[in-house]
Amino acid sequence: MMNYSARTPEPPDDTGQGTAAPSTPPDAAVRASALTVVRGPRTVLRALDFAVPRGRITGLLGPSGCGKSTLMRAIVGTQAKVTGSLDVLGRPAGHPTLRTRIGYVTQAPSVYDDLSVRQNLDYFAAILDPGRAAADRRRDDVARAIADVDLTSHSEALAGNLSGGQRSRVSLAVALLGAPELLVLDEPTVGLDPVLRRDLWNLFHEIAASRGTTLLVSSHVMDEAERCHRLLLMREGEILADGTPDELRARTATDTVEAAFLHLVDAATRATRKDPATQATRKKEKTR
Ligand SMILES: Nc1ncnc2c1ncn2[C@@H]1O[C@H](COP(=O)(O)OP(=O)(O)OP(=O)(O)O)[C@@H](O)[C@H]1O
Repeated sequence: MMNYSARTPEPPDDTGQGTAAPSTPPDAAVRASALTVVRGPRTVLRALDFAVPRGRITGLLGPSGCGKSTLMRAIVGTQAKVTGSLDVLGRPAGHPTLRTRIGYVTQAPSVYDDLSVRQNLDYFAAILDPGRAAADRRRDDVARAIADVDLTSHSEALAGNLSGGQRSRVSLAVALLGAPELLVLDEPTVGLDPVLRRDLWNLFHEIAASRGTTLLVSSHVMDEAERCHRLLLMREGEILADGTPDELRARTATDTVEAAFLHLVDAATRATRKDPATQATRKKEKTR
């Protein structure tokens, strides 16, 4: 059993010396059982069972269209037609008390182009923590969130005049307001250059280590998987594998998470081909 309470800022080592057996997080921020989501005519998530450990970075990885965003939407409570059980920070997903405890960044940066960076943050801070009495706290919170994403020197710049990467960081700063216990980040590094990607991943580790925040980060870039404490590998609405990068490499006797993923995809494809019931369901859904 891995010790998930030990918080270290570094990503896991790359030795491949982990145990082959999957570990189960004892203290979960998110716990799902038989989680199923239907969108339109399609079952997009199929009976998922998994847990996301507290205070760690869990990577949600899989090809485009496998259901990563849908799963994140279910966790933050914005997805319809969710069945099964889904607990988030000890409450059912979507519970009103979770609103201020979760930070969520979608793939489209949610910033107002005609406001400056600081004004964007001020606006969202006022919604999160309203009232005159909270003005000092809001000012400190806004300054901290802007500094966290390294945009202090651009505080007064209009969001509409920022680069794509800078706008993404404004969105992340909004999600950091109020120091949420759970940060759900949907492909936060898409379109960023390698230096910014590295800096953002360092920031994620710093947030997890210094504040005990749980991060769930989606990506379809496999090299980012190596930076996570734990991984949920997805394919076609199912969890293909769940474990630390070391565990996944050891389980598949491979050297990289990418090779482990391909190994698991091939094994799952072979298993699907042999199962006529699964084949029939998939065929039916594709023709709808
Ligand atoms: N509004 C919708 N109605 C019906 N089906 C949808 C809807 N939105 C997404 N889907 C389908 O749900 C499946 C999962 O989509 P989702 O956006 O969760 O995937 P993803 O893994 O996040 O993809 P990407 O990496 O490209 O963002 C896809 O097959 C998609 O076509």
